Amino acid sequence: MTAAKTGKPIQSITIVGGGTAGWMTAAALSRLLSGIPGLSIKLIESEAIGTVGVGEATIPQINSFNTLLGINEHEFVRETHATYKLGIEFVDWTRLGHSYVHPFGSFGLDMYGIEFHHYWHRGLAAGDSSGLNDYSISGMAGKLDKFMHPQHNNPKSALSKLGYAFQFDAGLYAKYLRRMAETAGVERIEGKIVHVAQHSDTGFVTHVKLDDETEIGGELFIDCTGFRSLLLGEVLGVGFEDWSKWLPCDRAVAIPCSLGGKNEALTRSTARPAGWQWRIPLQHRLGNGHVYSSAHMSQDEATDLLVANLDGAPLADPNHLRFTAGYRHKAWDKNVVALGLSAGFLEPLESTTIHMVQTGIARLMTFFPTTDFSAPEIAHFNKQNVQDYVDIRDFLLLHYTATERDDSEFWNYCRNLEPPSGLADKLEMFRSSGRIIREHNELFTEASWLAVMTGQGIKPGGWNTANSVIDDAETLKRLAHIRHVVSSTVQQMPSQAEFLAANGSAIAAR
Ligand SMILES: Cc1cc2nc3c(=O)[nH]c(=O)nc-3n(C[C@H](O)[C@H](O)[C@H](O)COP(=O)(O)OP(=O)(O)OC[C@H]3O[C@@H](n4cnc5c(N)ncnc54)[C@H](O)[C@@H]3O)c2cc1C
Repeated sequence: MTAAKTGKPIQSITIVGGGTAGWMTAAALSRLLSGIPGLSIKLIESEAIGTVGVGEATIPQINSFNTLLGINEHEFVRETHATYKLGIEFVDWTRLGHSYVHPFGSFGLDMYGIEFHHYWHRGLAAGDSSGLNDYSISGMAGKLDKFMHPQHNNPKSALSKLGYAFQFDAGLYAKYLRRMAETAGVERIEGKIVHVAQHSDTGFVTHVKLDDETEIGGELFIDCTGFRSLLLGEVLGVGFEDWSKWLPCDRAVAIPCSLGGKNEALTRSTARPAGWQWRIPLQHRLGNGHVYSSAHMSQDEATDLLVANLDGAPLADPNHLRFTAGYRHKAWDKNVVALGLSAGFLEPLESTTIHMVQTGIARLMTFFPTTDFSAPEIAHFNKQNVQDYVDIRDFLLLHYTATERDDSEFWNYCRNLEPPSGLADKLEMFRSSGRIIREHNELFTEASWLAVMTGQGIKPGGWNTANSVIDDAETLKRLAHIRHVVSSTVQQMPSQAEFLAANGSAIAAR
């Protein structure tokens, strides 16, 4: 019998960067790799450089990350001043004056093995006039700012269909994770990296040098340096795939403000003439930002538009950010793995970037290297990573291309974009038969595609006629019953404020 070819275990990991990505990585690796004897994990960050300081809305998958880290949800919510998020409300995206919700969780009830929306579409043709959100427990509760936990182990309950995520203060989140990571033994080093040294033969990074001359080595380096991509982009020279042609927004301005306006357990995205504005309710303030295309709007115009549309008083000066949509061709090269903005960025329309950090960490665990750094495994890691970006890009593009808006040059550009093949296939299938195709375990579910295709005004070409096991009259009766169950369940749910107070996770009366 021959021994498995596994190489030597990694003994030292150096994480470069202490933004959300750096501390998520530190907290996760210190817990998940605690079984490797003698493993040292260091994190270098520079207060002088700082972090992007935005990134406050998440998607439900963050619950798996928190569970993996053994995080107590109520403590986490309190410490990060978080609120519960049940979906995203899109205002003025389809046309001015129109809005819809992309809720988490799922819609209605699948029957006889056929997805719910085929019954809904049939019902509409038979005279029903209900909206899709009437069948979503998350969507309805989100609009009314209500919350309670889902009951996944009770499939008969409408609450089994509820999905939720969080909206939190990015700075407090990084601090919370930092405490966890340091308690688990991660060593934090303050300093600015001024030089990165490589092995003369292999090109592997051997150590980094700080501005005080300290040298820090490592066998595995995690690049969490944000948009700069110091190790992967600058030192290893890994190229960037520029997707601005698909996603032309390349700037953002962010301004937090005091609480105000209507309480909803939803992130709101309002389309503007050259981009869109986010509104993220936290317990103590609102996070706001305006994402825009600099080819279509100046920084001053974008800032004025944001300031004019705040629901409360500004709490800080505008934070201006620049970015390019796209990704690094390889997120892992030699002994450097990039996580977070250093690996790529697609605008935060569906709150996917923190999720990409989480996915990167999970994927790193799956392909965790030994000192051999196996090339086929690294290639696989990179292939899967690129596919994630493609999937997310297509979903984001759906919002931009399926619009009736023709009131600005920006919207005319977006409306006329030729969809890439994956998105084109999905649109064609839905337009011809009402079917939704989801491949290779892509991030967004059928329910998400249904919500946004419907919300953006795409009409299904029909429905799956295998649902004719019940007739039209019975279909209408069942649809009415589902709506009744959803709305009566939502009526009985506590308000978000009551839920937070009852669980000791409120920071103050809201
Ligand atoms: C406008 C905008 C809105 C966003 N909204 C959302 C959202 O709602 N939801 C979501 O999921 N994501 C969102 N994101 C993404 C989210 O902000 C990032 O995914 C997240 O903050 C991770 O950033 P990061 O840690 O990769 O980079 P950064 O926060 O930039 O951190 C970089 C770190 O590297 C360090 N560093 C850099 N160079 C050096 C050096 N030479 N020496 C030492 N240290 C160095 C810095 O000090 C810092 O600690 C948004 C992003 C933008 C731009």
